[in-house]
Amino acid sequence: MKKQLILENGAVFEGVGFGADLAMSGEVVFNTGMTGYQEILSDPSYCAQIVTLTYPLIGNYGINRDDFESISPAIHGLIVREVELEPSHWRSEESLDTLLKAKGIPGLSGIDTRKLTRMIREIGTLKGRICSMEVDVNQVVQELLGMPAIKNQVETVSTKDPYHVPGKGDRVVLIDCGMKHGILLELIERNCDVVVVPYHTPADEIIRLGADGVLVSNGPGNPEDVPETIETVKNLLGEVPIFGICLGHQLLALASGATTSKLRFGHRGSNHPIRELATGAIDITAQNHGYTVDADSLEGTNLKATHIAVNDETIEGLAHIHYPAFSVQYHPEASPGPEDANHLFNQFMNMMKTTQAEKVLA
Ligand SMILES: NC(=O)CC[C@H](N)C(=O)O
Repeated sequence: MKKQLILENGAVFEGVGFGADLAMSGEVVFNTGMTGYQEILSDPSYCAQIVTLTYPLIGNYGINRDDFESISPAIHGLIVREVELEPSHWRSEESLDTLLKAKGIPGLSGIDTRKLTRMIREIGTLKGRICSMEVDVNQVVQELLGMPAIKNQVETVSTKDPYHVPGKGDRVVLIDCGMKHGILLELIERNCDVVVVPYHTPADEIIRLGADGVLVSNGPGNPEDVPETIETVKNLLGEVPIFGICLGHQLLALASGATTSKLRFGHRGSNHPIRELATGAIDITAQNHGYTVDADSLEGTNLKATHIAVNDETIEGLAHIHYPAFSVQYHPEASPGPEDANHLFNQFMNMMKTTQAEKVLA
């Protein structure tokens, strides 16, 4: 069935619908990864966004539950050049089309994804709607222009109740702002005793849980929209080792008095080089973010930049000068993408050990 993508600047892309037969709006962003469509569409950080994949053939290896980063995808649409309706892979359980139908997410294929991506790169991310051919385009444009920014994405995707994933090692309290399963798996692999808690859990509750360390997860939306988590991180600083990933990194910055702002079109892909400032070492990293920590806002805070993006020199890593706390804007768990930065989980484990040893000596 013919469907279209209408953008707030009046641009229209006509294509063929797949997935759910629904009209949905969202911020249109692009991801340049050549593989990993399952992890991308199920990453809760994309909540309420319409994701364009620049790799032209999507769906060819189907869908399997193990590669999912959350139980239910929170994206508002998927845009591809060509969708494969008959996947072929030994792990495939169903097709992308069937999954999107079941999850109520519209897909749009057959559009010029390069043209759309170039437009977003030039203008910045745009609000858009995937809808039928029957609508009045001008009216949809007006509705998109008047659409208020969504502010409750973290609440939508965070766990409603705490849960325990037992392990024999250190107790890590994982603040779930829209956590990718890959992060939990990295902690499980290191034998951590994990308690996953909702984004609004106060610091004293986390201390009461006996946290040896706190991991603040990735998550959707503007980091300024979760003052509860910023307050929690502020109160945890110096009390317990902290590791922030992506949104968690931005929240560590805000909790320390730095500021964040929105990038024109963000970083979303699996091949973003970052430089460690202390050594000059480069890691190729998976990224998915639209906001960044403002470099000039670090002055006067107790944070220092540890990593920067090679492409645009934005801040990619932070460390606290006095307390055991550090964070990265990229995804050390990959899922999908290169595993160059996986060592950061070991750094977190070592930080917990060192803090415990210091406590014994004190
Ligand atoms: N993956 C993430 O955690 C993204 C963080 C934040 N929502 C951003 O877009 O910048």
